[in-house]
Amino acid sequence: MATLFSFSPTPTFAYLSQSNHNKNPNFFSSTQSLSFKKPLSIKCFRSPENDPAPAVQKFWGWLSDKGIVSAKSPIKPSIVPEGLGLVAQRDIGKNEVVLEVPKRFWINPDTVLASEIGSVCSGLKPWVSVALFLIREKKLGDDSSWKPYIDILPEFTNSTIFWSEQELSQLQGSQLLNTTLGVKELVANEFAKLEEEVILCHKKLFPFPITIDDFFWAFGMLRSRAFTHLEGQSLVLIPLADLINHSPSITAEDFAWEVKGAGLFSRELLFSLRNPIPVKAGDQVLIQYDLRKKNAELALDYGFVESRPERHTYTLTLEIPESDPFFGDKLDVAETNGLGEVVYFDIILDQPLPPTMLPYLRLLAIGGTDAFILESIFRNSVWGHLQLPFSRANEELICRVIRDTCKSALSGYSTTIEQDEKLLDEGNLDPRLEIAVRIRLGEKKVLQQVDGIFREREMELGVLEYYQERRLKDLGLCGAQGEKLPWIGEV
Ligand SMILES: C[S@@+](CC[C@H](N)C(=O)[O-])C[C@H]1O[C@@H](n2cnc3c(N)ncnc32)[C@H](O)[C@@H]1O
Repeated sequence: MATLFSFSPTPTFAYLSQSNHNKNPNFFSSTQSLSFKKPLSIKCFRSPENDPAPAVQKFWGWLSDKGIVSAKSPIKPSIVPEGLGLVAQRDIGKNEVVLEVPKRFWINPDTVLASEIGSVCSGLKPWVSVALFLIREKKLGDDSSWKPYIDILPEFTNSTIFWSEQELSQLQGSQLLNTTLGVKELVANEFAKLEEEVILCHKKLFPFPITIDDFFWAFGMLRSRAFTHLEGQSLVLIPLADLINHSPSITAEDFAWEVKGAGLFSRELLFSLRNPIPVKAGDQVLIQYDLRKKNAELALDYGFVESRPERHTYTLTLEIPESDPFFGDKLDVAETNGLGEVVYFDIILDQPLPPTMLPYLRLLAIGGTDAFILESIFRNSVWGHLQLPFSRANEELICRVIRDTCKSALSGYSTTIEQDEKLLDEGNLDPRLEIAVRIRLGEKKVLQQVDGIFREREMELGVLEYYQERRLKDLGLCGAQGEKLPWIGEV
């Protein structure tokens, strides 16, 4: 039965596969809630010897010279617990525009194509070309026209892609560990290709060494700061706008930003950012990055997590094995009902199972005397029948396999739920350890919840109503309590 289905991580590589259909930027979306007890310290992002204050001053001067900001601007970049952020210069009302950045100051694949390295970047994936551009501008130092912006970028974030092996070991057994390792491998492969096909053959354009660490830095910057799918742009860095930090307690659904025309007589586009809640002078303007992201995605993209239950998920991957004697019929039923050979079910803490999970599980578990339901005459009705328990053997099988899988997944973590809760209660954890503890605790709670659901089901197997009884009732061949009427033989 081990091949009936499997749990496995499902990384969503927003830039890597371009499979992110979210029309929102990779990070900022609308809104949401929960208290993140200990904000990260600025030491986490920029090396202590590099005081960011002068760099921030220069960045501000650069933006002023370009006319993007002025003394009247409602916000100013400042040092805040999350690194750098945007601080209100005066009281700012809800929905007031706090900044506008014209398209000519955005960094996107078009910026790269129009640059000195454009001719060698045309065949690259959009994120790879922007990553290479960022690295080159950083290496150019004083010769880069983007220097004031590059200088305010952090050296790293707390994203799991920047964690040491020892830090990653705190995620042992978790789906996030697999996802992180998968992403790192993809980035490393992408770098090897880029090095061979572009960097090493154009020494004049890249006269300095470019290492895999540089590439991870650029990837981490894009992952945590780039807006994706913004008005047809695959990914865009918007200097100044990318200093906005996330607040878990902002939960309004409307977007905090828009792209609009610069005015009646201008064809230029502007990125415009609004303040989602009233803010007092001196406080930080914050937005909600994305209400739909799971904690694992927040940890991988930005290096923070939330404790709200909706952020805690576990992805159950179910698959119709090719070795199943009814593979073709099962696949047909699944596809007719909008599913496929492999289905990823995101199970959310404290929420019911996804509605199609039980019918899909029952479909996977069909075999033996139940297989008649896969015959073509039932094709239009089979999915309806699978919405309810089909046979005791079928329901028993799915309970057993799911419970075994939960137990096996739970045994892969190095700590228990109680140990993790104690660590969090004691507080004062290193930010990365706190992320690891919250992630593994959330995953384990979801697994425990799933195990509990199927444990209860297992106890009800004797009283559940199955297909044959429903059928007899429909035909009026059994009593209201499901008992067979004495004159009815086998149906
Ligand atoms: C778009 S950047 C915001 C600017 C950033 N703080 C900086 O110093 O450049 C996103 C990064 O800011 C930090 N950040 C934003 N909101 C945060 C929060 N609520 N808690 C912890 N870190 C946060 C994370 O490092 C994240 O990867």
